[in-house]
Amino acid sequence: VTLTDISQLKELTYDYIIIGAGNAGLVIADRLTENANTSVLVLEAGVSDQGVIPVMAPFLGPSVTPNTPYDWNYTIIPQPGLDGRTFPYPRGRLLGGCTSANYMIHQYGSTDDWAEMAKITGDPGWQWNNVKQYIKRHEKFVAPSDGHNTTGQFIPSLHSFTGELPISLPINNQTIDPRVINTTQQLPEFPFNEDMSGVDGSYLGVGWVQSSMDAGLRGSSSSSYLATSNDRPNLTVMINAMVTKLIQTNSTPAQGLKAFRTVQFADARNATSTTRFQVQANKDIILSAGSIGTPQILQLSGIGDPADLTPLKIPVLVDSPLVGKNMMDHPLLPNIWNVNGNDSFDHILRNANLLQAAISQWATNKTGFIANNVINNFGFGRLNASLLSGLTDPSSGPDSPHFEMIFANFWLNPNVALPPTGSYLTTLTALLTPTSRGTVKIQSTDAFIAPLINPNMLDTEVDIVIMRESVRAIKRFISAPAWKDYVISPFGNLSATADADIDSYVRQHTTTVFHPSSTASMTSETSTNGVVNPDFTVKGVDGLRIVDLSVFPFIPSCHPQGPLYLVAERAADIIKGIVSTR
Ligand SMILES: Cc1cc2nc3c(=O)[nH]c(=O)nc-3n(C[C@H](O)[C@H](O)[C@H](O)COP(=O)(O)OP(=O)(O)OC[C@H]3O[C@@H](n4cnc5c(N)ncnc54)[C@H](O)[C@@H]3O)c2cc1C
Repeated sequence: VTLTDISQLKELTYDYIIIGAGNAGLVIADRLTENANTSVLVLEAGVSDQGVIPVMAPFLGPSVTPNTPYDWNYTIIPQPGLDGRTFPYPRGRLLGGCTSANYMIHQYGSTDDWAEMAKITGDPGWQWNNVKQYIKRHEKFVAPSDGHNTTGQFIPSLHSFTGELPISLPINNQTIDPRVINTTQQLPEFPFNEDMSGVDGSYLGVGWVQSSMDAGLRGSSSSSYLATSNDRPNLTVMINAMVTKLIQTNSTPAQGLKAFRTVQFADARNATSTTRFQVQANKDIILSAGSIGTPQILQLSGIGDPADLTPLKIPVLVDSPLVGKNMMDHPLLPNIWNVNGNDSFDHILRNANLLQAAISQWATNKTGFIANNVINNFGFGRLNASLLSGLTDPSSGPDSPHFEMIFANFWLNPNVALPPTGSYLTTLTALLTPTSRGTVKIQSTDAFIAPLINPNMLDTEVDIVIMRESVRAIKRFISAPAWKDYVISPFGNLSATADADIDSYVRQHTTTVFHPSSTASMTSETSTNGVVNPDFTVKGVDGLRIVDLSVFPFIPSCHPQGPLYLVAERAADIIKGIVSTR
């Protein structure tokens, strides 16, 4: 059941309290309440996702954020590596969390990345050969709603058709699709890859996007996992509940650890009220507030780096210096081209009547381009070793990409509005192996005041080298015969060719793919160089686990919702005690 107000809450004690009804939180809630004897409360600061058209309609996903009631509306601090620029930093603030606000691209990461995770955590259970079993209960592959023949667009034998989250291929309606696919036949550097999910170990090459959607509707952790579990009497989800801190209980100190089993929260709709409420967990609190919310709540609770807490006069209850450190994100560069004709979506997107007609068509029968994701094709590549000479290869192995290429049939620049005239092709490139590290740090004891967020993008030489070479790679891609009669010219200083000029173009225009991670990173049980243990318990603490993207020791070199869904599935087994981490 989903409650909207504290007055509806009947019990104040639950076996588990999950903080954040997002990507990971709702997987854990669903799996734990499969046992009718286990009671779970989920506290979510945001609002409901029900009936919100931009959330439901796949193509409207980019309008769910920024600067909306469904977004935390964060802004990052000025970035030295990006010419001192700052920009919005979207995070979903509604049921489903970021899965209700994201661009729905679904992959599982490379075998090398999972091997690296197993190595860092000392838990062989993170090897891909083991993790991939969770696809069966996670994924429900569905035919695209236009009913087109999908032969050659994915490998059915790799996928599951019986899990929770609907995954689908694009509807064949973007005019650039054949040009992208033809390029893979014309340029050997960019081979076609028949299945871009990574289930078979690698997604290097170019191919069709798999998205979390079904029949013209977004698939989120709310529309899938929560929809399955919401009627269970042992699950209570409360929205509008802003967790303000965890309180040390010390009631069941195991091995001398401090226990945190009390959650304090406030009415999220009233930031100025000083009224606070408390609930208790019999077993564990599970923090799933995401890579920004999780370190913020830990720091507010006195779990963090003394250097961050002491200036705010927060008593240091657990000295955990890595809380809010080690932040990683994928920098994203929208490379834009002027193109011929009216086949791009731009003329529809700048005409309110045409756009409204398309939305009405979607509302009536879930067809048209609004029923599809914004992206149909993408690709992944590595730099030649010679381009990395003198630098350490930051990838986790030869099957892992350094950069991504995303093809959009319109002006897709999250921070710059569509110009009043012109047709555009956007070839976004993203750095997938960032070595720069940032921070999340509270600046107030008031939970309603956003923390200082510093992804510290492009702080290292290898990061800028890979971004530079991704620009060169995308230019080679667009030089294929497939684009000759379509692309007119690079937009703005995408025309740069010298290293220094490309670098300055990169620093001027790079933004985020919205993938902050690793701010409460998992390391082996004996390591102090992290925040959580392989069983998701917080080091030095009893009664508290973290399950969200913040625990990844490093950012996966792909779109992260898929890896996180699998991590959350395995975390649920670990919490239930079905699976051991040794
Ligand atoms: C615009 C956008 C586009 C993206 N596109 C893609 C994509 O195409 N493919 C992909 O794989 N990934 C994409 N991502 C990233 C991906 O969705 C996220 O990395 C992932 O879903 C994060 O999951 P999480 O469980 O860590 O956090 P979230 O899903 O963010 O869940 C955290 C939840 O905790 C709640 N919360 C936070 N603080 C508190 C508090 N104090 N009290 C109570 N509740 C709280 C939040 O409101 C939220 O519901 C995108 C993200 C964004 C924002």
